[in-house]
Amino acid sequence: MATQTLTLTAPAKLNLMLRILGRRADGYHELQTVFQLLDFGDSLVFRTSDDHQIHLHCPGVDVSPEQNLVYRAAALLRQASGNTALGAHISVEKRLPAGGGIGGGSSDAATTLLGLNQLWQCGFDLNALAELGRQLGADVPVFVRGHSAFAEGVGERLTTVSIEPRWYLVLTPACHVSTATLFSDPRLTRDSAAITLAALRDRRLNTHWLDTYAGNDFQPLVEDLYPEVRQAREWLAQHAKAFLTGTGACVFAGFESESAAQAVFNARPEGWEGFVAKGVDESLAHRQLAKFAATV
Ligand SMILES: C[C@](O)(CO)[C@H](O)COP(=O)(O)OP(=O)(O)OC[C@H]1O[C@@H](n2ccc(N)nc2=O)[C@H](O)[C@@H]1O
Ligand SMILES: Nc1ncnc2c1ncn2[C@@H]1O[C@H](COP(=O)(O)OP(=O)(O)OP(=O)(O)O)[C@@H](O)[C@H]1O
Repeated sequence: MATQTLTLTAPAKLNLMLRILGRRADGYHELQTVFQLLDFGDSLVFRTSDDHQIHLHCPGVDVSPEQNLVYRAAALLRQASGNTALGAHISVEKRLPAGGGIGGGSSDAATTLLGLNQLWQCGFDLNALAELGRQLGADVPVFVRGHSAFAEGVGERLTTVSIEPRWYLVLTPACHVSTATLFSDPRLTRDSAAITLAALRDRRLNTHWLDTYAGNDFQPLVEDLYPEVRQAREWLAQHAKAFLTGTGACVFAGFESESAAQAVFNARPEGWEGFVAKGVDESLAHRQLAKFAATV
């Protein structure tokens, strides 16, 4: 196989609303959430390798290479393909903080499945890749499918939605929240009412819909445990409606224009980190993949 190079963006996501409906017998939680993809993310470069090994360069992630979700996704895909001779060099430039609730690790994993499925010519369709992704984490399938979505079940039942485009200011407080620890905290509220499908109507979520259903059941608990998250969200709330994403630590607010989001970002207290990005219905990785596939 000739050596090929493919560069993909692993986009961030925001949970524009998140309700926890209950806990299943296996400990996992039933929830409802809206995944908004952003036009900002990590950058992954894939190259085929003849030595049958998976080589990973991913500075800035606090786990061993073998535990890195990129490596695990590559190994899982290779195993599913049945071809142990496949090899790759993967280089990751992290822009999304780990444990931030913006899906950095999950998006990297999904993008690896998409990228290597193309380079290795495995021929899996999106359903098969999403099923593999599910084994790596609840948030991986939405990135595999690559479209903004309303999610139910444990996060795997996805309904594609179209979300009124907005610009988001995301603040990334410097603390790492463990998703598993939060889900197992006895203080977590687990009895929110479900949104009915009728509320989704034509599957177009406009600002009115988002204003009606916004909110995140993790927010009170996370803010009690991590005062810096409350501080960031309360600061942002002086300028616009502000919420926690996922299990945090990131908080965000939506704006009608890039300049409005940027103006608030520029006014943030010294030393605070974050970024401004546009909400998009379609993942950048899918667009890049389609372009690449058209050239080979
Ligand atoms: C909170 C969200 O970020 C919303 O997007 C996701 O539901 C979490 O997705 P994720 O980070 O991919 O989570 P996973 O890596 O699959 O699971 C981490 C841990 O969170 C708990 N977990 C996760 C998802 C879910 N619906 N119920 C759970 O109870 C489980 O204890 C699990 O061991
Ligand atoms: N490539 C990777 N990038 C980031 N984190 C990784 C990666 N591989 C493994 N991890 C581990 O996975 C954990 C969770 O990563 P991730 O960024 O997906 O969580 P998150 O930001 O809380 O998002 P969410 O819970 O919304 O999926 C991190 O704490 C990190 O130790």
